[in-house]
Amino acid sequence: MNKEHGSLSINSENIFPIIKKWLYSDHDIFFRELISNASDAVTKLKKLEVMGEVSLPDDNRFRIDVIVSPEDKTIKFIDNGIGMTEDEVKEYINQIAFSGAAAFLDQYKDKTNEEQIIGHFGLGFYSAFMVADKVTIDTLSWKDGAESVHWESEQGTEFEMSAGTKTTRGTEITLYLNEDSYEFSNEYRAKEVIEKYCSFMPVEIYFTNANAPVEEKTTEEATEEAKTEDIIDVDVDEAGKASESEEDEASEDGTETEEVAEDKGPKPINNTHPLWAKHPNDCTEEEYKEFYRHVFHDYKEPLFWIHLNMDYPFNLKGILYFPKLNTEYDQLEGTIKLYNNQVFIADNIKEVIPEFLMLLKGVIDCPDLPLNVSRSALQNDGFVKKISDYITKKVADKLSGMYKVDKENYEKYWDDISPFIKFGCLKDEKFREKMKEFIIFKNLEGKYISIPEYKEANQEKAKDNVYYVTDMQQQSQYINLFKEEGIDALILTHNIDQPFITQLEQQDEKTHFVRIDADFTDTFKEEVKEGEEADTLKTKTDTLTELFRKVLNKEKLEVKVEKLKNANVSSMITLSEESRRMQDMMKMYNMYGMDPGMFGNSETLVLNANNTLVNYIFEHKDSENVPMICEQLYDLALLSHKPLEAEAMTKFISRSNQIMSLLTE
Ligand SMILES: Nc1ncnc2c1ncn2[C@@H]1O[C@H](COP(=O)(O)OP(=O)(O)OP(=O)(O)O)[C@@H](O)[C@H]1O
Repeated sequence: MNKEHGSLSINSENIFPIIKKWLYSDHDIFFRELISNASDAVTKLKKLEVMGEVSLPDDNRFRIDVIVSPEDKTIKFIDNGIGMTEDEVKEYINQIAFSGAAAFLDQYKDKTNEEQIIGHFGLGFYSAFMVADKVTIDTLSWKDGAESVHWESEQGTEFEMSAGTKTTRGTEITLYLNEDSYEFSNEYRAKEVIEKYCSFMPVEIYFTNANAPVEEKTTEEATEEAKTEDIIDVDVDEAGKASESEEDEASEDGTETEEVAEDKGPKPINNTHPLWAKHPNDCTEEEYKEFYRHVFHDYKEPLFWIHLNMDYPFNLKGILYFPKLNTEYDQLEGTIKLYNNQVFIADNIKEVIPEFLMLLKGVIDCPDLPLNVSRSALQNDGFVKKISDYITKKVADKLSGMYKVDKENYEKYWDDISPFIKFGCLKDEKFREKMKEFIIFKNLEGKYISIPEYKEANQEKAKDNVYYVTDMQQQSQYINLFKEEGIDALILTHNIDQPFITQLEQQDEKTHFVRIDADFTDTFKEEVKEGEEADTLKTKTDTLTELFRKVLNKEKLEVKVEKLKNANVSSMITLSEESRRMQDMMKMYNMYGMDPGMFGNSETLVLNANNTLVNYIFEHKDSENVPMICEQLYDLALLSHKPLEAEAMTKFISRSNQIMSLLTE
């Protein structure tokens, strides 16, 4: 061919700043783009073979080689796929790749960050110029009689084409890295990026560092190699390093191929058959666990998993794992990795994956996903919505199925999976509808029950109230009282529980969640007869209210005197459910500057008229020690409900010592 020189309709002054802006954070994606192109070139040839268009030699074995040279600062991408003829280079590279990149950049140059397309798909071959000053292509088409072509371009604006020297079918792309991008020719950096994007690509990828010192072989290794020589075809590439390709392409699914590679010669750095692509019936428990460890580097075993496998009406495969929670930090943080035909796109794409599912760990491969559209377009895409609904449905089906047929495990996992389920109910109405009958709660005996079950068992004493505990230790006094009275309570210790119960109340107005320390219902009290008894109680209340307010120097303290059945209880604090929830909300939203009192006086000091100490105070209100007893009673009541603040604690301890000294007198 004649040497050809041309100019690409791209103005470097415009395009580079745009590319830089676009790819600034992850310009490593050129690895993915060039390896994807290589993989596509192989897939195309495989298709031609299946169609009978091309007959490949028996020893043909598809592969992609990535060769870095830290000394030359180059990276080569070599495939033995379809290759390109001169005309094809003109069409696909000079026109399509370049105009494609220009159109793409033009479309997105004014967009804000939110408008980014997922994983910057669409730049393709052109992304090489992000990191390289000069790019060359050497290619030989599969077609009979094709001649090899050499193409090169500096800066991506002008190109030169001439006859090439490549003698084997396929394409070799060489990047001469620019000064800012030398890091990518470093073996570890390059491998890291390839592993990130290409771990599961469908064609074997072999990685070589052209400058790695040649290891001295032991006699044993040399003998072993000699034995296998008859099946290894040695192909010397231009970097001067021998790369080996095993002869026998064992089977289309590559199972045997991988075994061959494992036993002899270098191994591919990717797994061409990710577990999600297999049929669930063919996967073992150990394989699921191993895949989880490998992909998420989490050495805690997952609780269980869901294998998504759908061909119609869209193609979607994936595995979602329910991780064991790290209760120590109480953090819910998952990762859903999105793939497109085994090529990694990005983590946690919220436009495709329902937000609550991001608490899980998993992989989803959806080849039909439109990727070269903006994120907001994706969000409004009906097809994407269907995908997201499908995933939600599958998760809900798995969980409800487990409840129905394997309740024992469902209960065993409940503490770990319930924050996820509750979050899902809060975020997704459809999920809530599907899950609402399968929400359970741990009760005071440590059994798991549903709200209807709780209500049925406690109807008589609790009425419409559902009592709950948020802190078993702090609320133990109240728990004891409830147990004595035979009233059950549910244990709700997670942050998600407050918004969750609020939602349940909104769904059913006959259910009121009341924390165990909110109030004493009539069940705990003796009946007070109208007349003399009621009058005495009123007098006691007035006297004691005045006394406690004065002693404690709390003008607005609410005091109630009740005839509690348990005479041992002297004083307790109750905390109105409503104002406590408001206060909790303020804390949650960091509204510290606001006055908690604005939601009403939430704390009430309850004194037990049946308790001897309380009666002693009433009868000896002017006695010398009474103020001290009042203070102590108040602190004890507080203590059984929340930790004392520093100053109060100091006073409490010194007063306790004083009281004990009095006992010795
Ligand atoms: N290694 C290769 N072997 C054969 N053809 C190639 C190779 N790399 C690129 N091409 C050709 O160049 C074209 C343009 O590549 P480019 O990566 O810019 O876009 P694309 O792959 O079509 O789309 P995108 O990368 O945006 O998904 C490809 O469609 C393909 O025909």
